[in-house]
Amino acid sequence: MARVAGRDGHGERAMTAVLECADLVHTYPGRPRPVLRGVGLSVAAGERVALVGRSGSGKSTLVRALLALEAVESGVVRCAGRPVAPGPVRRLRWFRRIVQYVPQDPASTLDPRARVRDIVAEPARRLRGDDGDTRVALESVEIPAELHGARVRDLSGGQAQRVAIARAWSPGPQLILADEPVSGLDPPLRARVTGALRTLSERRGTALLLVTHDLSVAARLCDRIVVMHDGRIVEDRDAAGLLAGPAHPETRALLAAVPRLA
Ligand SMILES: Nc1ncnc2c1ncn2[C@@H]1O[C@H](COP(=O)(O)OP(=O)(O)OP(=O)(O)O)[C@@H](O)[C@H]1O
Repeated sequence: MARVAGRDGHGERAMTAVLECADLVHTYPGRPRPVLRGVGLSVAAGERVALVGRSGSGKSTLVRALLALEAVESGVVRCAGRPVAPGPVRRLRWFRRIVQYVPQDPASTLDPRARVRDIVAEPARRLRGDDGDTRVALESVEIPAELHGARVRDLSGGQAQRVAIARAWSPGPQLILADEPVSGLDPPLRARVTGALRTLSERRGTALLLVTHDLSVAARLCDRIVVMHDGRIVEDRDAAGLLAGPAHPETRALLAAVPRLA
């Protein structure tokens, strides 16, 4: 059980975090300074949380630690109360059932020859031995039925991005962690991909942890915003409160870079 801020922003209440970390510290070999300097973060069931920060603030390193892809110097990551650390695939299967990942630029990480419906079904086949909610997932992200049998190489960038989101949702995870899911897309596609994430999250109450350097995406999609700066979390509040009255200079600087929200 972890104490995490209530979704409604009214103080703290006890609930089990789907994914949390405490006191994470990490220094890359040969680098003089740690990139994570005592990071603690918690995402409760059904919450949509944005992790924002400028380039180099440590977001991707934190994500890799949260996904048990990077062994950190010290600190702990827990999923549903159970410690998680990098290890053999079979030992992490329980964790991958709960937490799924949408990588940055999925179009380049999906096998271009694979068919859309197989790509989406693959995690569920591996983790559960069935096809998961492949059809519902593809419908929810607005991939038309005639494309379900198409090959990944025939998709546009925005379609591939939505397929990657459907793939993460299909096996029924409790949390989807998406790393810059709309970077590199033009504004109409950004809105579409953001909408797809929202639809899927609402459909099953799937929690989201969304990494972005764009506060406007965070504002549209998330109930809570966590600001990372220089390896630390400097602000962690309900989105509306943070946007209306940013407390930390780094949050103010990020807000100032988004004219429409400032
Ligand atoms: N494998 C690595 N080896 C050495 N240094 C690294 C490695 N990966 C990241 N870094 C450095 O750690 C710091 C934090 O990088 P990280 O990618 O975690 O930040 P970020 O906030 O995700 O940035 P971006 O938004 O550009 O992806 C940067 O200074 C980066 O150069």
